Amino acid sequence: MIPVVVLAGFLGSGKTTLLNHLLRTSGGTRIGVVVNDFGRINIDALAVSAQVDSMVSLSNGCLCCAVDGTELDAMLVKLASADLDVIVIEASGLAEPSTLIRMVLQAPGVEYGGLIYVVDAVELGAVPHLDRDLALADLVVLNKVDRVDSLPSLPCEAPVLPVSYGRIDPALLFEVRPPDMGPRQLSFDDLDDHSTHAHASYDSVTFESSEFLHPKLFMDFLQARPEGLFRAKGFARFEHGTFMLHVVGGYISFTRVDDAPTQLVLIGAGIDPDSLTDWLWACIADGPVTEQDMLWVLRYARE
Ligand SMILES: Nc1nc2c(ncn2[C@@H]2O[C@H](COP(=O)(O)OP(=O)(O)OP(=O)(O)O)[C@@H](O)[C@H]2O)c(=O)[nH]1
Repeated sequence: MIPVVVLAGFLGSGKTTLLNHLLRTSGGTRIGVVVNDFGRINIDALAVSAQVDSMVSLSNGCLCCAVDGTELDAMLVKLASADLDVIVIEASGLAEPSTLIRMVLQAPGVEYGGLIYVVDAVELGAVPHLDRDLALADLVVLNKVDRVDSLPSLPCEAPVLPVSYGRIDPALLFEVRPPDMGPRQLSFDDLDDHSTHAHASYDSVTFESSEFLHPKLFMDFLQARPEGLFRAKGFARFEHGTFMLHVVGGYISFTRVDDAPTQLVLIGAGIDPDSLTDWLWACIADGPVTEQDMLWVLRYARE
Protein backbone atom coordinates (compact mmCIF):
# COMPACT_ATOMS: atom_id res chain seq x y z
CA MET A 1 0.00 0.00 0.00
CA ILE A 2 1.40 3.37 -0.96
CA PRO A 3 1.23 6.06 1.73
CA VAL A 4 -0.59 9.24 0.78
CA VAL A 5 0.52 12.43 2.48
CA VAL A 6 -1.89 15.36 2.40
CA LEU A 7 -0.21 18.75 2.20
CA ALA A 8 -2.61 21.49 3.24
CA GLY A 9 -2.48 25.06 4.43
CA PHE A 10 -4.14 28.35 3.74
CA LEU A 11 -3.73 30.30 0.51
CA GLY A 12 -0.16 31.30 -0.14
CA SER A 13 1.23 29.65 2.98
CA GLY A 14 3.94 27.91 0.96
CA LYS A 15 2.60 24.46 0.02
CA THR A 16 3.95 24.51 -3.52
CA THR A 17 7.29 25.80 -2.31
CA LEU A 18 7.45 22.92 0.18
CA LEU A 19 6.40 20.40 -2.46
CA ASN A 20 9.07 21.62 -4.85
CA HIS A 21 11.59 21.37 -2.03
CA LEU A 22 10.53 17.77 -1.38
CA LEU A 23 10.77 16.91 -5.04
CA ARG A 24 14.23 18.42 -5.24
CA THR A 25 15.65 16.85 -2.11
CA SER A 26 14.13 13.40 -1.95
CA GLY A 27 16.94 11.70 -3.83
CA GLY A 28 15.81 8.40 -5.29
CA THR A 29 12.37 8.45 -3.65
CA ARG A 30 9.67 8.14 -6.28
CA ILE A 31 6.99 10.65 -5.48
CA GLY A 32 3.58 10.83 -7.10
CA VAL A 33 1.78 14.13 -6.88
CA VAL A 34 -1.86 15.12 -7.01
CA VAL A 35 -2.11 18.84 -7.49
CA ASN A 36 -5.38 20.43 -6.64
CA ASP A 37 -5.55 23.99 -7.73
CA PHE A 38 -8.23 26.55 -7.30
CA GLY A 39 -9.24 28.17 -10.56
CA ARG A 40 -8.91 27.01 -14.11
CA ILE A 41 -5.17 27.16 -14.66
CA ASN A 42 -2.96 24.62 -12.98
CA ILE A 43 -0.13 26.99 -12.31
CA ASP A 44 1.17 24.78 -9.54
CA ALA A 45 1.15 21.78 -11.83
CA LEU A 46 3.16 23.68 -14.40
CA ALA A 47 5.68 24.69 -11.78
CA VAL A 48 6.37 21.15 -10.62
CA SER A 49 5.81 19.13 -13.75
CA ALA A 50 9.44 18.87 -14.76
CA GLN A 51 10.47 17.34 -11.48
CA VAL A 52 8.02 14.64 -10.69
CA ASP A 53 7.82 10.96 -11.48
CA SER A 54 4.13 10.84 -11.80
CA MET A 55 1.61 13.58 -11.56
CA VAL A 56 -2.07 14.08 -12.01
CA SER A 57 -3.98 17.27 -11.59
CA LEU A 58 -7.49 18.44 -11.34
CA SER A 59 -8.36 21.59 -13.15
CA ASN A 60 -12.00 22.17 -12.44
CA GLY A 61 -11.96 23.53 -8.95
CA CYS A 62 -11.59 22.21 -5.48
CA LEU A 63 -10.87 18.53 -5.01
CA CYS A 64 -12.80 18.31 -1.79
CA CYS A 65 -15.94 19.41 -3.62
CA ALA A 66 -15.91 16.13 -5.56
CA VAL A 67 -18.01 14.91 -2.69
CA ASP A 68 -18.14 11.21 -3.48
CA GLY A 69 -14.41 11.08 -4.02
CA THR A 70 -14.56 9.01 -7.21
CA GLU A 71 -12.32 11.40 -9.08
CA LEU A 72 -9.70 11.29 -6.37
CA ASP A 73 -10.04 7.50 -6.22
CA ALA A 74 -9.37 7.26 -9.94
CA MET A 75 -6.30 9.45 -9.60
CA LEU A 76 -4.96 7.46 -6.69
CA VAL A 77 -5.58 4.15 -8.46
CA LYS A 78 -3.65 5.46 -11.44
CA LEU A 79 -0.75 6.57 -9.27
CA ALA A 80 -0.86 3.44 -7.13
CA SER A 81 -0.29 1.35 -10.23
CA ALA A 82 2.95 3.22 -10.91
CA ASP A 83 6.04 2.17 -9.01
CA LEU A 84 5.96 4.89 -6.36
CA ASP A 85 7.16 5.19 -2.78
CA VAL A 86 4.76 7.88 -1.68
CA ILE A 87 1.96 10.05 -3.05
CA VAL A 88 1.62 13.68 -1.99
CA ILE A 89 -1.69 15.49 -2.44
CA GLU A 90 -1.29 19.23 -2.49
CA ALA A 91 -4.63 20.60 -1.42
CA SER A 92 -5.74 23.96 -2.72
CA GLY A 93 -5.37 26.70 -0.16
CA LEU A 94 -9.12 26.62 0.35
CA ALA A 95 -9.63 22.87 0.57
CA GLU A 96 -10.92 21.41 3.78
CA PRO A 97 -8.20 19.10 5.09
CA SER A 98 -10.76 17.00 6.93
CA THR A 99 -12.62 16.20 3.72
CA LEU A 100 -9.46 15.24 1.92
CA ILE A 101 -8.39 13.01 4.78
CA ARG A 102 -11.74 11.25 4.73
CA MET A 103 -11.46 10.71 0.97
CA VAL A 104 -7.96 9.30 1.26
CA LEU A 105 -8.99 7.01 4.12
CA GLN A 106 -11.72 5.59 1.90
CA ALA A 107 -9.66 5.31 -1.29
CA PRO A 108 -8.67 1.85 -2.52
CA GLY A 109 -5.05 0.70 -2.84
CA VAL A 110 -3.46 3.42 -0.72
CA GLU A 111 -2.97 4.18 2.93
CA TYR A 112 -3.26 7.55 4.58
CA GLY A 113 0.18 8.90 5.42
CA GLY A 114 -0.62 11.99 7.45
CA LEU A 115 -1.49 15.64 7.19
CA ILE A 116 1.22 18.22 6.83
CA TYR A 117 -0.22 21.63 7.54
CA VAL A 118 1.65 24.71 6.37
CA VAL A 119 1.12 28.00 8.19
CA ASP A 120 2.41 31.38 7.08
CA ALA A 121 4.12 32.88 10.13
CA VAL A 122 3.17 36.38 8.97
CA GLU A 123 -0.45 35.84 7.97
CA LEU A 124 -1.55 33.63 10.86
CA GLY A 125 -4.48 35.83 11.73
CA ALA A 126 -6.03 35.48 8.28
CA VAL A 127 -6.47 31.70 8.41
CA PRO A 128 -10.09 30.61 8.92
CA HIS A 129 -10.57 27.56 11.21
CA LEU A 130 -6.90 27.53 12.13
CA ASP A 131 -7.44 25.70 15.43
CA ARG A 132 -9.61 23.08 13.80
CA ASP A 133 -7.12 22.38 11.04
CA LEU A 134 -4.18 22.37 13.41
CA ALA A 135 -5.94 19.72 15.47
CA LEU A 136 -5.91 17.39 12.47
CA ALA A 137 -2.30 18.02 11.54
CA ASP A 138 0.49 15.54 12.05
CA LEU A 139 3.20 18.00 11.41
CA VAL A 140 2.81 21.74 11.33
CA VAL A 141 5.23 23.63 9.15
CA LEU A 142 5.51 27.20 10.39
CA ASN A 143 6.77 28.69 7.18
CA LYS A 144 8.26 32.09 6.25
CA VAL A 145 10.04 32.52 9.56
CA ASP A 146 12.54 34.66 7.66
CA ARG A 147 9.82 37.32 7.66
CA VAL A 148 9.19 37.51 11.43
CA ASP A 149 11.33 38.70 14.33
CA SER A 150 9.96 36.24 16.84
CA LEU A 151 8.13 32.96 16.37
CA PRO A 152 4.39 33.00 17.07
CA SER A 153 3.15 30.17 19.26
CA LEU A 154 0.59 27.85 17.73
CA PRO A 155 -2.26 26.21 19.61
CA CYS A 156 -1.57 22.63 18.62
CA GLU A 157 -0.22 19.35 19.87
CA ALA A 158 1.47 18.33 16.64
CA PRO A 159 5.15 19.13 16.30
CA VAL A 160 5.79 22.56 14.83
CA LEU A 161 8.72 23.00 12.49
CA PRO A 162 9.75 26.61 11.92
CA VAL A 163 11.27 26.89 8.44
CA SER A 164 11.83 29.18 5.53
CA TYR A 165 10.83 28.26 2.00
CA GLY A 166 9.40 24.92 3.13
CA ARG A 167 12.82 23.46 3.72
CA ILE A 168 11.91 20.47 5.81
CA ASP A 169 13.70 17.17 5.87
CA PRO A 170 11.72 14.86 3.55
CA ALA A 171 12.48 11.97 5.90
CA LEU A 172 10.02 13.56 8.29
CA LEU A 173 7.18 12.85 5.91
CA PHE A 174 8.03 9.47 4.61
CA GLU A 175 9.06 7.70 7.80
CA VAL A 176 6.80 5.37 9.78
CA ARG A 177 4.56 7.06 12.32
CA PRO A 178 4.50 5.84 15.96
CA PRO A 179 1.28 3.84 16.52
CA ASP A 180 -0.20 6.12 19.17
CA MET A 181 -0.02 9.30 17.13
CA GLY A 182 -1.62 10.72 14.06
CA PRO A 183 -4.75 10.74 12.01
CA ARG A 184 -5.14 6.97 11.84
CA GLN A 185 -6.59 7.40 15.30
CA LEU A 186 -9.31 9.63 13.89
CA SER A 187 -12.77 8.36 13.40
CA PHE A 188 -14.88 9.71 10.57
CA ASP A 189 -16.97 11.51 13.16
CA ASP A 190 -13.98 13.62 14.07
CA LEU A 191 -13.88 14.97 10.58
CA ASP A 192 -15.92 18.03 9.96
CA ASP A 193 -18.93 18.15 7.84
CA HIS A 194 -18.66 19.77 4.39
CA SER A 195 -21.26 22.44 5.18
CA THR A 196 -18.70 24.59 6.97
CA HIS A 197 -16.63 24.69 3.82
CA ALA A 198 -14.29 27.67 3.98
CA HIS A 199 -14.27 28.64 0.37
CA ALA A 200 -17.97 29.18 -0.02
CA SER A 201 -17.26 32.86 0.46
CA TYR A 202 -14.32 33.08 -1.94
CA ASP A 203 -14.25 33.88 -5.61
CA SER A 204 -11.56 33.21 -8.12
CA VAL A 205 -10.89 35.02 -11.35
CA THR A 206 -8.92 33.51 -14.18
CA PHE A 207 -7.40 35.76 -16.79
CA GLU A 208 -5.53 34.72 -19.93
CA SER A 209 -4.08 36.74 -22.79
CA SER A 210 -1.13 36.46 -25.12
CA GLU A 211 -0.96 40.23 -25.55
CA PHE A 212 1.64 42.13 -23.55
CA LEU A 213 0.65 43.70 -20.27
CA HIS A 214 1.75 47.24 -19.61
CA PRO A 215 4.07 47.07 -16.57
CA LYS A 216 2.97 50.37 -15.05
CA LEU A 217 -0.74 49.68 -15.54
CA PHE A 218 -0.38 46.17 -14.18
CA MET A 219 1.53 47.34 -11.11
CA ASP A 220 -1.09 50.04 -10.55
CA PHE A 221 -3.64 47.23 -10.61
CA LEU A 222 -1.71 45.13 -8.07
CA GLN A 223 -1.12 48.07 -5.79
CA ALA A 224 -4.71 49.27 -5.87
CA ARG A 225 -6.25 45.79 -5.74
CA PRO A 226 -9.25 45.39 -3.46
CA GLU A 227 -8.47 44.43 0.13
CA GLY A 228 -10.22 41.07 -0.16
CA LEU A 229 -7.98 40.04 -3.04
CA PHE A 230 -5.12 38.59 -1.06
CA ARG A 231 -3.82 35.91 -3.40
CA ALA A 232 -2.75 36.16 -7.03
CA LYS A 233 -0.48 33.85 -8.95
CA GLY A 234 0.43 32.87 -12.45
CA PHE A 235 2.37 34.28 -15.34
CA ALA A 236 2.50 37.88 -16.50
CA ARG A 237 3.80 38.59 -19.99
CA PHE A 238 5.40 41.92 -20.81
CA GLU A 239 7.19 43.08 -23.94
CA HIS A 240 10.48 42.83 -22.02
CA GLY A 241 9.94 39.44 -20.43
CA THR A 242 7.55 37.00 -18.83
CA PHE A 243 7.42 36.58 -15.04
CA MET A 244 5.90 34.17 -12.58
CA LEU A 245 3.87 36.20 -10.13
CA HIS A 246 3.06 35.47 -6.49
CA VAL A 247 0.98 37.81 -4.38
CA VAL A 248 0.17 36.84 -0.81
CA GLY A 249 -1.40 39.46 1.40
CA GLY A 250 0.76 42.53 0.92
CA TYR A 251 3.64 40.54 -0.55
CA ILE A 252 4.40 40.71 -4.29
CA SER A 253 7.14 38.87 -6.13
CA PHE A 254 8.06 38.34 -9.77
CA THR A 255 10.46 35.67 -11.03
CA ARG A 256 11.60 35.73 -14.65
CA VAL A 257 10.58 32.65 -16.66
CA ASP A 258 10.54 31.59 -20.32
CA ASP A 259 8.13 33.34 -22.63
CA ALA A 260 4.51 32.33 -21.99
CA PRO A 261 1.09 33.93 -22.33
CA THR A 262 -0.31 35.78 -19.35
CA GLN A 263 -2.25 33.34 -17.16
CA LEU A 264 -3.42 34.65 -13.83
CA VAL A 265 -5.58 33.31 -11.05
CA LEU A 266 -6.83 35.84 -8.51
CA ILE A 267 -8.51 34.61 -5.34
CA GLY A 268 -10.29 36.65 -2.73
CA ALA A 269 -13.31 37.31 -0.62
CA GLY A 270 -15.90 39.91 -1.58
CA ILE A 271 -14.26 40.62 -4.93
CA ASP A 272 -16.15 41.47 -8.09
CA PRO A 273 -14.83 39.06 -10.76
CA ASP A 274 -16.25 41.02 -13.70
CA SER A 275 -14.77 44.33 -12.73
CA LEU A 276 -11.40 42.72 -11.95
CA THR A 277 -11.43 41.06 -15.36
CA ASP A 278 -12.24 44.39 -17.03
CA TRP A 279 -9.48 46.04 -15.05
CA LEU A 280 -6.98 43.41 -16.21
CA TRP A 281 -8.01 43.88 -19.83
CA ALA A 282 -7.34 47.57 -19.34
CA CYS A 283 -3.76 46.65 -18.35
CA ILE A 284 -2.95 45.38 -21.84
CA ALA A 285 -0.30 47.62 -23.43
CA ASP A 286 -1.69 49.58 -26.32
CA GLY A 287 1.58 51.23 -27.33
CA PRO A 288 5.33 50.82 -27.01
CA VAL A 289 6.76 50.03 -23.60
CA THR A 290 10.24 51.13 -22.63
CA GLU A 291 12.82 49.34 -20.47
CA GLN A 292 12.31 52.22 -18.06
CA ASP A 293 8.65 51.25 -17.69
CA MET A 294 9.76 47.73 -16.75
CA LEU A 295 11.32 49.09 -13.57
CA TRP A 296 7.82 49.14 -12.08
CA VAL A 297 7.92 45.34 -12.21
CA LEU A 298 11.64 44.75 -11.75
CA ARG A 299 11.66 46.31 -8.31
CA TYR A 300 9.66 43.27 -7.17
CA ALA A 301 11.77 40.75 -9.09
CA ARG A 302 13.59 38.00 -7.24
CA GLU A 303 17.01 36.63 -8.25
N1 LIG B 1 9.83 35.14 2.38
C1 LIG B 1 9.36 33.91 2.19
N2 LIG B 1 8.57 33.67 1.14
C2 LIG B 1 8.12 32.42 0.96
C3 LIG B 1 8.46 31.36 1.83
N3 LIG B 1 7.85 30.23 1.40
C4 LIG B 1 7.16 30.57 0.29
N4 LIG B 1 7.32 31.88 0.03
C5 LIG B 1 6.71 32.65 -1.06
O1 LIG B 1 5.32 32.74 -0.78
C6 LIG B 1 4.59 32.72 -2.01
C7 LIG B 1 3.51 31.64 -1.94
O2 LIG B 1 4.13 30.38 -1.88
P1 LIG B 1 3.45 29.10 -2.52
O3 LIG B 1 4.37 27.93 -2.28
O4 LIG B 1 2.99 29.33 -3.90
O5 LIG B 1 2.15 28.97 -1.60
P2 LIG B 1 0.90 27.98 -1.75
O6 LIG B 1 0.49 27.62 -0.38
O7 LIG B 1 1.24 26.85 -2.69
O8 LIG B 1 -0.16 28.93 -2.40
P3 LIG B 1 -1.66 28.56 -2.92
O9 LIG B 1 -1.46 27.52 -3.98
O10 LIG B 1 -2.23 29.80 -3.36
O11 LIG B 1 -2.42 28.07 -1.77
C8 LIG B 1 5.62 32.54 -3.10
O12 LIG B 1 5.95 33.82 -3.61
C9 LIG B 1 6.81 31.93 -2.38
O13 LIG B 1 8.04 32.21 -3.02
C10 LIG B 1 9.31 31.65 2.95
O14 LIG B 1 9.64 30.81 3.80
N5 LIG B 1 9.71 32.94 3.07
